[in-house]
Amino acid sequence: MIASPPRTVRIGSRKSQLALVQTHWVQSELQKAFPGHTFEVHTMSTQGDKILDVALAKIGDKGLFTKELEVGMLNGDIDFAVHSLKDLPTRLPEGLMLGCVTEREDPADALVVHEKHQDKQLDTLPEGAVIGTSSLRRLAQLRHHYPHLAFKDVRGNLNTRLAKLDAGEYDALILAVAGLKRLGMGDRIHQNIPSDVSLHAVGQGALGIECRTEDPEILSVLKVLEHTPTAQRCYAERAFLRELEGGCQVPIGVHTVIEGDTLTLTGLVASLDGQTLIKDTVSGAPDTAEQLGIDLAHRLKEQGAQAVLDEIFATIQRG
Ligand SMILES: NCc1[nH]cc(CCC(=O)O)c1CC(=O)O
Repeated sequence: MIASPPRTVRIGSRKSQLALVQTHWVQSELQKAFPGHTFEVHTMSTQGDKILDVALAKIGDKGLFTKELEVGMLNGDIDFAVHSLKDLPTRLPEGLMLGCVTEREDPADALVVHEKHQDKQLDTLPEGAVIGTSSLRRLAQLRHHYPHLAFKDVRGNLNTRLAKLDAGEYDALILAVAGLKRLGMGDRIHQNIPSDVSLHAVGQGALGIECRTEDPEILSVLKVLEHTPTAQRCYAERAFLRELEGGCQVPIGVHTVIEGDTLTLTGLVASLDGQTLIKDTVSGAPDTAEQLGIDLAHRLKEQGAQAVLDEIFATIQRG
């Protein structure tokens, strides 16, 4: 038998600090598992990294943070790409697939406050306090529960956002717990936002590794990093979002748990003004995750979710 030759595997990544932390973790785990291969990181800028002065909701989300990496895979310049799963569209280009979902960090959102509000929580922030978020999902849910707060868009990487907060442009920010922890800034988390106040984004806190459909060797390499319970939860979440035809820039939130042999998926569609929240829950076997997501989407549509989404798409296009 002839041993397969050592192969150099090229990993694609965005250049942001968070993307690099995540990609270097994948690189080192795979290097340990496959000492005969060499894993190299190749960075690329995506559209989402370049356009920093326009609200995300207005640019849309069709692969804003992923397209250049996908072209790289299809060209053969890179072998796979590491993404924050929540930035990966639910429909992938022909020839590419979601090859691996890694173990999830805490998927919740976090409240990060200006130092003058150290003694406050979401419930006790004063009337008119300015909350920075670029996510319509966070905006709609927080507006619903805290109509006396003011909301303002914020863009840029984590350090830029935190600098704007500390400079007094905002009273507080809503950021993902996972991103803060991965960048060693867990000490800035002032409050974990409970799921009854705000459901998190689909795929939040997990990494999604995308690869070519016709590359079984790479796929088998990636599978060593797969975390089955996270993957099942995220397949349910992604099927729900796909069925609703929403991307990460629509007010759709989820929550999932696996207890014993049961996967429970809660999902929500919200109107931008926070007036209408349509929310429901389904449960079933974890290996039927995709069907659970589809079923929940249909239930929410029966309860009026489509009209809420149509109104949002119309508003964003007018904006
Ligand atoms: N949309 C930006 C983005 N994409 C992934 C994360 C980090 C959290 C994660 O891995 O889900 C963030 C930052 C944020 O939402 O605060």
